[in-house]
Amino acid sequence: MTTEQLVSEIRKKKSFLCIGLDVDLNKIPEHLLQEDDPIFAFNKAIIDATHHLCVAYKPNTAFYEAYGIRGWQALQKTIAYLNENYPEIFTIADAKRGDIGNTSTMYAKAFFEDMAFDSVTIAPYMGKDSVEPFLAFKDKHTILLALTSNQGAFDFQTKKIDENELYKEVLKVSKTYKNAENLMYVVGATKAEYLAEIRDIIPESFLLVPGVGAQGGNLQDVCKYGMAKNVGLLINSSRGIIYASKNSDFAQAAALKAKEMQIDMAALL
Ligand SMILES: O=C(O)c1cc(=O)[nH]c(=O)n1[C@@H]1O[C@H](COP(=O)(O)O)[C@@H](O)[C@H]1O
Repeated sequence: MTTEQLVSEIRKKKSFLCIGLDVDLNKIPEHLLQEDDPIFAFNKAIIDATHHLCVAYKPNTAFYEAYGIRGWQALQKTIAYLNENYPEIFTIADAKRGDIGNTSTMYAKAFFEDMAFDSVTIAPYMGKDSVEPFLAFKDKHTILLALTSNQGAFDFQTKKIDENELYKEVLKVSKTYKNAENLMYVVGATKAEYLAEIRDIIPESFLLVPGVGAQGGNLQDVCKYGMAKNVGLLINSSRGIIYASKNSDFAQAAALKAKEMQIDMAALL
């Protein structure tokens, strides 16, 4: 999917919501555990109930890898279901990969070719030759971790090297990579006060912003400092939406939570 298609979908739905499909078998309604594939059954119900309220879904691969081959199959079925039924939805494989060049190429093939995700999250630590293999894929997006939502972000990301904090170096240096137009960045909603300076460096790039809801980030603050002319924001909520209820009404409860966020977003556009 192109960035222009994503922006047009945001304008049409008046939503820049990304729903995180972080499925934990201990948290889903018990009746689904009788299904052949409980993870896919859960995802399908959530997607069918919420697709008109969001523009993106982000399965975090950890939640699938934890269940071995069954988990990986559920992930494949989920992305195939999205691509077949809701091609207008932007899909994010939250895998946080990145390795030497030839290995990165194989990761890119796994997520962009085999599973046909629109984007994948990547750790920038190994630098240019670990990121550029992902950028080589046309109309696919590489979402680089810049300033993450967790407390550990202060261990390295905000430390100065020469003049700049490390996360600013990530933004500045990655802009010089080949096919840099395919870059997006992760900035945690818990770090909204950093967004104005981030926008000085990358005025138009899309930001994936996790950390609202369960982690305490605030939608209004993120938009105040982070919204760009092309909106430029995908705000993710995982637990706050998908675990709104553990009963048979779980999908409707998720849709209600998503609707609340969509209404707040429409007011900010
Ligand atoms: O890359 C991410 O998506 C990510 C980056 C970050 O800085 N913080 C962060 O929480 N995430 C992911 O975003 C999701 C947040 O989930 P909730 O806190 O349940 O909304 C999880 O899948 C995290 O792994």
